[in-house]
Amino acid sequence: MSAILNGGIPPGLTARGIAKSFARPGAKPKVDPHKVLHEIGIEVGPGELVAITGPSGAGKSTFCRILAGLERPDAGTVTLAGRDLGAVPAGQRRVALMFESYALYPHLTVRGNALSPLQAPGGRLAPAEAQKRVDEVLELLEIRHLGERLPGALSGGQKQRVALARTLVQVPDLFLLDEPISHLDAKLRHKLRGEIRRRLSAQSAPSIWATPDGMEALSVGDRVVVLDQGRVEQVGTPEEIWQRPASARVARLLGDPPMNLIEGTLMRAADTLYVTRRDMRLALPPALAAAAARHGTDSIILGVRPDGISFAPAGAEGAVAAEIYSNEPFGKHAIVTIDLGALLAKVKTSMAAAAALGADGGIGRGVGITFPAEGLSLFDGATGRALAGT
Ligand SMILES: Nc1ncnc2c1ncn2[C@@H]1O[C@H](COP(=O)(O)OP(=O)(O)OP(=O)(O)O)[C@@H](O)[C@H]1O
Repeated sequence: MSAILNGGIPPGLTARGIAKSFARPGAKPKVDPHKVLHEIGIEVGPGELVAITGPSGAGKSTFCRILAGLERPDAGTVTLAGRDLGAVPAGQRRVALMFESYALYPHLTVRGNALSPLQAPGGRLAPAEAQKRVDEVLELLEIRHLGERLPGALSGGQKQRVALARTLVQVPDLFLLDEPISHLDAKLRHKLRGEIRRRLSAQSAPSIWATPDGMEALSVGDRVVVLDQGRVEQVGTPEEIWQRPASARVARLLGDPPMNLIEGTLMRAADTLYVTRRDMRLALPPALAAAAARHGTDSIILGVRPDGISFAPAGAEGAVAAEIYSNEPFGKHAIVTIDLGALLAKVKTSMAAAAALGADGGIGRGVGITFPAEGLSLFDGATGRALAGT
């Protein structure tokens, strides 16, 4: 049976060509407006969780507000569960939106806030069923013991969990979570990422989770949309985005620490293609060399993940010379920052390897580094786009 319902409108969420500009401060509304969304399109299937990530100001919240009906797009269409939402006001969209600002009712207790959407017109449930659902969600978010408190007597992280509870109790056509766990401590964030994901995935509504934290997006999303400066940079599964970032911008957002991006020039000597930068000369593995040769540009950005770089003795054959800039132990691994000559790069290594760099972390000492034969990325130096075939 076709999944298309209602005269061609697909189930789930479909947004097409969403554009939005804002007037610049102090300027007349129609004079050189600031375009914050450039014809964005996404599809989220029933029961699918799509994470939207991008740096601050990328347009994530504006996009969420448009989907929720709180902001009007300049262009584009949104359809949800077989309905065109163009003329549907926010209150009738059946969207469970978790505001970044929480927007709690100050005169209602934690329990009252969590219950409120179930008591609103259209959200009614039998009182016992509503209470049961609220209890379950308050328990999940570890705030059941705060049920009788007013929002004014809560910490920022507790308020965020109340806002989350108010969203998760609903049975909407779309869940929209804008930075839902950003103000929680690391342990709770870790626990709730999995728990909320489980809960959302068990429902038939599509879900969107917006976060500036690229790793959070990879861990919660069935698919991930990377937004930058109001444009979709990449859409893919977490694995695709991690393994083949479409651009240096995407690579910069992912990883802890993110991929090192080393600007260099391609140079051919005999049968080997090298990436060169100052004194650095790195022979490219054959598959990358072939892709780089096909691309036909000399200006290149070499991407290497921090855990792909290894240390070698200074001056060792084939090693690139670097100087140790800092050495931070984190208990189970260490992050060593190296100076490649007006460029700092991060190396994620074992505590033992970091300790072997010398007393005081070896800071200021010259070392050699080697790059992995696999797992390197190449981006065009001018556009930042990944080279085809890399
Ligand atoms: N009402 C508004 N008037 C003018 N400019 C706005 C308005 N709302 C958002 N902007 C601008 O639009 C751009 C995108 O903002 P938005 O809040 O959507 O980004 P974001 O990706 O959600 O960022 P963050 O992760 O910091 O929340 C920013 O440059 C912001 O200053």
